[in-house]
Amino acid sequence: MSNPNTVGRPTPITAATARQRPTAMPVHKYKPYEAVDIPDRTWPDARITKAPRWLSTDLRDGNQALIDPMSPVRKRAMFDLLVKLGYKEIEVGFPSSGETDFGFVRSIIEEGAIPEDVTISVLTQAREELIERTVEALRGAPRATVHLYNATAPTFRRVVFRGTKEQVKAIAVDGTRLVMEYADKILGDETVFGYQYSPEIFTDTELDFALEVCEGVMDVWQPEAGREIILNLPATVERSTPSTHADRFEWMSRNLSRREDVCLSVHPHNDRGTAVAAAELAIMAGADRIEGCLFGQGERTGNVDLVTLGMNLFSQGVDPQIDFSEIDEIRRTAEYCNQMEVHPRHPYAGDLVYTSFSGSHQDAIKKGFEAMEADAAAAGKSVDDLEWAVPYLPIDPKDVGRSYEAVIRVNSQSGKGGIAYVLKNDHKLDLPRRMQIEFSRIIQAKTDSEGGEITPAEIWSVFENEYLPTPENTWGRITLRTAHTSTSTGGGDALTVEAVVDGEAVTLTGTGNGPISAFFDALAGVGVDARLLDYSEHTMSEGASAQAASYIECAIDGKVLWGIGIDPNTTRASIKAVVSAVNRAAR
Ligand SMILES: CC(=O)SCCNC(=O)CCNC(=O)[C@H](O)C(C)(C)COP(=O)(O)OP(=O)(O)OC[C@H]1O[C@@H](n2cnc3c(N)ncnc32)[C@H](O)[C@@H]1OP(=O)(O)O
Ligand SMILES: CC(C)C(=O)C(=O)O
Repeated sequence: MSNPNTVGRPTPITAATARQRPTAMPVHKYKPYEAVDIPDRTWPDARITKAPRWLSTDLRDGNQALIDPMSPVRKRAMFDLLVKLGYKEIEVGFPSSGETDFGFVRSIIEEGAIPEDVTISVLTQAREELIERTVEALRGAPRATVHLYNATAPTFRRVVFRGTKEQVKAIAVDGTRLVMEYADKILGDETVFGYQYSPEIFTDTELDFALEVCEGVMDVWQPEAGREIILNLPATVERSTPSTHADRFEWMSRNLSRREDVCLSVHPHNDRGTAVAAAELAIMAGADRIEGCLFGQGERTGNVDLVTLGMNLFSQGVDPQIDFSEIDEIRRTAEYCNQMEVHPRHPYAGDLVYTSFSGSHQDAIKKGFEAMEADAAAAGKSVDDLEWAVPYLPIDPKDVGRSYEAVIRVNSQSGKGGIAYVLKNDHKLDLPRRMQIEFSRIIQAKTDSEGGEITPAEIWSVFENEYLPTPENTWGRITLRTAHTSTSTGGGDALTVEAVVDGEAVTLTGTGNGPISAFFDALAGVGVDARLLDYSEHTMSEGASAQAASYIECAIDGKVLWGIGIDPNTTRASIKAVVSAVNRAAR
């Protein structure tokens, strides 16, 4: 990921460099993917109504993609995380690769770290010495699966194995037989033993040949009730649209024999950036199980992202069977294990994914929160019991352990709604609409001149400085002293206020049809020509010591502007609001 401190300026395109550019990309080097002849496909109408089986391959496929593969300590942290989240099938390594993976598998078995309901799995090539070593690593495991693979696609048959279809099929079939023999010899009855086969590069393999190899493998394993086989069809390199991938799955699912004893598994990589869609559509097309990694860790552009897939289900009201309620803890652990940062725009887990900077989004979010609160109050329910309906937020950030603080952040793209949200959320001030507009212009001037983000603390400091005189922050013509008296008579209100006006202590007196108009009358006595345009107030908290906030829009000496007053006494809050406006007018 780019480090913002080192993101440089692009190389300028000059007339000379522009001339050196090719006029076209070398498209002749590539060919389109093949469509599948399955006009009666059913997957487009399918709905995903329950979680698939999940297998995490963070410790195998994810690990083999790291610059610095996980140490035993990092592997263990990942394993414990996966168990804690609820993954029941975990590929824990490639034991024949070397001591680190072999030793790790031994350690979790010998230390009893594998819960009863978790099955570990290990990958091997179809080579006898590797198979023996792989099965040896599993000695004493309560439940384990050996996962055998060989590439079946034409280029691999020609280039890697330099063999015919029959020979490549034989690698899979003979390998399966060897796995069974070594499992019998080494594991005996001590382990509930399972088997998985992957025709690697399924995406480029002719469908009828992939089927033929899988059938050959099944003829050896002999799946039946209580003895399933996992057939995992990997998009080792993602090659087509997710729809074609789904067609291929529907074709395999329809044509495989012994289908009820086959667990059909999908293993997408993300070369075209559509791995999540490929996995979801494969499930719609009949797959039962998904293999992937947390946050899409994996070779090249990654394995399919298990967090996004699980959260996609959650956001549709389907229980993913995985606990994502502390998403930042999951992210931190994965970052530690992989020594790789999760992108700030990662769906559901990125730093910025619940944050809006732009004005219209912030406005809608603020209104959405308010509407949910109003709906909950009207229904006599808690907000948490309502269907989530806040615009621009696909899920409630609270459900993954995020606070609402980061939901709205303010910069030059923001409008009044976002700023008002911050004041309401952090300071319980519910500014009237025209005052929001007035204050947002003040903030906009600051963000335009200084650039960057303005934090909630800075927004508050600007607000205080603009509207709320404090002992440290006195400005304007009028400073209120503590005393005021207000008496109501049949004919209206009489008001007396102790204040300092233009540096002199004075007693202001006035009458009117309410305390605010009485105060305007008193101000006229010291030469302030003020007229009330709008007024609103609200309490800021509950209880006897509750503060009230008053907002007053006035025309003062030809200027229209707002003031605010905060005080436990509502009359005094209004007087303060008028003083705030008068002082702003005099600035
Ligand atoms: C798509 C995937 O992610 S598949 C998983 C890939 N992961 C890994 O490879 C990680 C762990 N692997 C390793 O540490 C090493 O590859 C080892 C230790 C297992 C084997 O190492 P080596 O013996 O040096 O073999 P190497 O890795 O170079 O494999 C190449 C040989 O295996 C053969 N081979 C490759 N895949 C397979 C397979 N699935 N089944 C049988 N043979 C295979 C190749 O044809 C080649 O044979 P050749 O030497 O006769 O031409
Ligand atoms: C071994 C298989 C499942 C694999 O990792 C892949 O093809 O990507």
